[in-house]
Amino acid sequence: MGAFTLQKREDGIAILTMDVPGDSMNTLKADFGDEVTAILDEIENDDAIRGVVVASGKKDSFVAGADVTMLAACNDADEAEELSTSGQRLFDRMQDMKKTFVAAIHGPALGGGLELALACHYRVCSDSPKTQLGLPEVQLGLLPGSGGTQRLPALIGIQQAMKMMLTGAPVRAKQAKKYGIVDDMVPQSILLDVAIEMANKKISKRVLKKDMMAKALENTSFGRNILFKKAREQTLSKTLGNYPAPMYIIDCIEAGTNDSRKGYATEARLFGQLVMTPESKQLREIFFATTDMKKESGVDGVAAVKVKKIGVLGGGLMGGGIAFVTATKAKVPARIKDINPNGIAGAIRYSYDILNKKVKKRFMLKTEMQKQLSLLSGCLDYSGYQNNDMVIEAVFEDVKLKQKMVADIEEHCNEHTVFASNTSSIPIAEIAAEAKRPENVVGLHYFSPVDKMPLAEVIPHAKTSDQTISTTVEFAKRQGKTPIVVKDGAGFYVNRILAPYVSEAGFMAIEGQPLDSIDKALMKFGFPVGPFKLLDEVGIDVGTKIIPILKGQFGERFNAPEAFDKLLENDRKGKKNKSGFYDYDAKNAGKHIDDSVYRLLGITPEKKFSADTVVERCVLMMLNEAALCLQEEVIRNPRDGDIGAIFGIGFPPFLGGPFRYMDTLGIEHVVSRLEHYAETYSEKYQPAEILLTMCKEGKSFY
Ligand SMILES: C[C@H](O)CC(=O)SCCNC(=O)CCNC(=O)[C@H](O)C(C)(C)COP(=O)(O)OP(=O)(O)OC[C@H]1O[C@@H](n2cnc3c(N)ncnc32)[C@H](O)[C@@H]1OP(=O)(O)O
Repeated sequence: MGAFTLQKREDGIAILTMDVPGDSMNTLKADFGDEVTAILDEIENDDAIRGVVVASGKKDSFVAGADVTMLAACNDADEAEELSTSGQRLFDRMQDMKKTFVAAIHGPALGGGLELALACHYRVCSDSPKTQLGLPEVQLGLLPGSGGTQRLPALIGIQQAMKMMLTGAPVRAKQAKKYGIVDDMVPQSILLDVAIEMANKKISKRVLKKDMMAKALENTSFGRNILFKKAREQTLSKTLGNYPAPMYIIDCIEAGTNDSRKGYATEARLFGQLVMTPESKQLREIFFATTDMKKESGVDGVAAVKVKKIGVLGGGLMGGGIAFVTATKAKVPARIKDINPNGIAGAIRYSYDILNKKVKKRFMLKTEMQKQLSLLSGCLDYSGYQNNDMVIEAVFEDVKLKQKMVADIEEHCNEHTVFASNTSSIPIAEIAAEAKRPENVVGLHYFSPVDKMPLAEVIPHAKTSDQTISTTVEFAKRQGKTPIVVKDGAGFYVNRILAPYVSEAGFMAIEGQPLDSIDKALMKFGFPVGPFKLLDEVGIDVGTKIIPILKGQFGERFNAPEAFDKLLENDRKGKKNKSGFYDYDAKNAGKHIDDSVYRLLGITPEKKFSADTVVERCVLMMLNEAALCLQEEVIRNPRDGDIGAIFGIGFPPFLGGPFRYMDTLGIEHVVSRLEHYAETYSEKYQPAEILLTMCKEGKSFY
């Protein structure tokens, strides 16, 4: 059975439906070429057909792009280039035909899916929240290879198109209409009828409406030169040369501005090259890993209880963030309890501020904002708590206080209510120590800022029930998170691998290495911020609080520089009190190191180590700790360890995570460098047993 059917109607309009058999979502595969060519021949040769509506036979999706698994089968760049060229040819043929093609889009139209729609003469989409249009190829280390780099700028202007392609972020129906990607947006119930009506129209030449500023920049070669130069500068300052795809996207757009044939040829050639890069291969692996994780329940075969209502204890930054993702992503009511009315107001304000920005940008209707905000409420006692299916606590990091919260929830809620603690440092078994129903207690560790960071750690203690685990995993997914289940213990997984890396940066600073040179080296390596900037952002007090807990459980390996105590004695908490490693008073707040920190720590800064040594010392500490976590079954497998590090810390995605990175380096190399540092510098570099065994047996993690 084929993936395409053509239904010819009496009125001269044919409906071309794509429905890939056996797949839950349509993707474009190389072996569709002959089938599509035959259908296009049929359309072209049938004089009765005047117009064609391209639609999807899947319930809630249009086309999710080229089949990413197909790319792995390419042997070289030429083969991948040919994939792109043949896709371009088919889409060109549609566009050049003298019959009107209309795409009727409901659900995701991404990558090659949007490129298919762009090759149509008109596009109409449903106003459903499920509808999203975008060219996310950059997130896979690729570029749109079926004409997207040429057609989208021609349709909506270079600047907006470039922004979409460089970020890869999709737009919703309302934005798509606003930017001119679609010609109309209608309720799903009349989508097909409107598309048929459009297919009855003659093909008209589109006139792009641009404001004065856009015209000045895009309509002259002088203006475009400035635009591309600036785009390259900004891109390079973000990627630091680690990702080739964004620069190639700019090259393609530029190549096509004067000569579209050159643009398409450049697109195919660079697409072919990108498919073969190690960066794209690693980013594609992340896609496969996260897709697999969406299907996992936390405990095989154990169904989750559907959470319909939750309580949030504590209206601080974390509580506010948790309430936000609950109301806006999971669409579940959240009742925030705080001891202070200002805490509740602050938490609700957190959501209001984010949503109001969307309304102001006209990405969201005010009524939708009101609907989401109405899911949030607050209380100073436990009123309205009795029917909560889950309560997530985000109160102060104090074990006694958290135990009291467990007791309160056992008193005021149901027998089945899950108590999830957002602690970042206290073992869950301690929080559950006095619980009457310890099987309901679990850790659910979010990362700050909750609305942006995609990871959640789900931490069962020894007595947590399987149902509590799967209910928590399921709910975290509904909140838009990618959860990993990790073993209880100091630091869980993410903070445990982060701490020795940050401490090592601290030791290098004490040895005299300038702080900004350490931050810069690790950013060039691919981390989003350096360790000192990170401490300033999360709060030096918060970031260092976990050290004694980790040291208590794992010993000297978790030593941090003693001089750091002086920072806290000096009330340096970081950005929040404008006093940390960086200078927050100066004009460029947070851009430069506050030199007084060197005096405080008794350091004379001088460059002692190369950037490579800085990176190697810090990153090896993280890699070795990740290996220890696998050895001790803190994480279930290398995949969870990679996703946890990338989504929780920002470990460079193009390296695939700590385990894939160790595979790339070679386990033997990792062991030999760890041993080198263990001999010349410190015992703490002693390689994990698992690495030594793997080295002997010539194994890799994947
Ligand atoms: C030449 C071109 O320019 C190159 C390209 O098009 S590259 C591809 C660009 N497209 C993308 O990056 C989109 C990737 N897909 C997604 O982001 C998400 O799947 C989505 C937002 C479309 C849907 O998310 P969600 O509803 O959570 O469904 P999700 O579980 O991810 O996917 C459903 C199924 O479709 C598959 N799928 C989705 N997009 C796919 C793709 N591009 N390739 C292969 N499989 C894909 C998933 O693997 C999953 O398969 P399964 O049912 O066998 O597990």
